[in-house]
Amino acid sequence: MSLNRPTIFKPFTLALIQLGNIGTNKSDNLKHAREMILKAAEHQSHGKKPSLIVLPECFNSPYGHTHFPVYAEKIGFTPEQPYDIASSESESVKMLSSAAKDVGSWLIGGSIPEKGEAGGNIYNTCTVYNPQGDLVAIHRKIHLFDIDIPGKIKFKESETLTGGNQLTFFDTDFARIGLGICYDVRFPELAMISARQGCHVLVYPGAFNMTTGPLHWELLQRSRAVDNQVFMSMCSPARDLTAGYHAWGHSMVVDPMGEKLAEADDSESIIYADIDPQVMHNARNGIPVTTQRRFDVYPDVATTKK
Ligand SMILES: O=C(O)CCC(=O)C(=O)O
Repeated sequence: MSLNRPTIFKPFTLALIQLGNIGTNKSDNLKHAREMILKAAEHQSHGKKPSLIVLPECFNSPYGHTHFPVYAEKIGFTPEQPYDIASSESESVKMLSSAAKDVGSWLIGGSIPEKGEAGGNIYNTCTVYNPQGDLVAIHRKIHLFDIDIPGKIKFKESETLTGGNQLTFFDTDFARIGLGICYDVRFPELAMISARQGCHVLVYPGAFNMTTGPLHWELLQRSRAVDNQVFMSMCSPARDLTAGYHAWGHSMVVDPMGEKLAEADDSESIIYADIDPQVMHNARNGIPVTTQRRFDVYPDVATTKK
């Protein structure tokens, strides 16, 4: 893999929507998500609205492997070809596209269960829209959330989902943004390769739980940020104790020094962070790990060597 470093990194405002009221009625979920996108875009920082708005993992359906097949939609995106929204079979894609266009901001549409092209595969998929409402990228969750902590939590996404097999980033007119979904954050390789591909900001829609959330949610984000000297953020649904899955919440944005710029509590809210490229430059100049790596000592991770 060759390094493909972008030059554009400008200050911008990032908005994370910690969406609540995600129930069993998909139309209601979509309607509410749209209202919250419009609300997020009303915020002004330095006289400007947020350039990038983010929704959480699984925002259009309850979270759980039995729900994925029921709510899955066909998207049919291929990076090589322009995507025709008008003929999309996905009502979620249509809503997200029109919301991005209406607010005129970039939009990371959390994730939705996606019906694959063939073989009945279902993916946990994040879609990305530019301010014109074009669908420009998708990320299929690579690492499936299969865990079993006896007496605490057992979850097996692989019972109904298939893992994606591609790293995804996209370029805007203000930064290069790398994507992951939730459990992907536990795999430092993914964030490291995204950073070495020139991503300035990593955005992972996620939905940690009441066992691993308090222990690892913040730790993992601050670790990925400091490891790679990038901005790192994860956007969760709000906690709903009447739902089958209790999300930890605490959507968060962390800077390249590991400082928290913004954090939600567990209720529905929108948080904002001003992303200042100078913080990344200062971190990299002051602690120059990006130029001090010893790939001669660990050549097995050197395929994207600087
Ligand atoms: O890694 C964890 O502890 C939680 C992951 C998760 O909830 C997910 O991948 O959806």
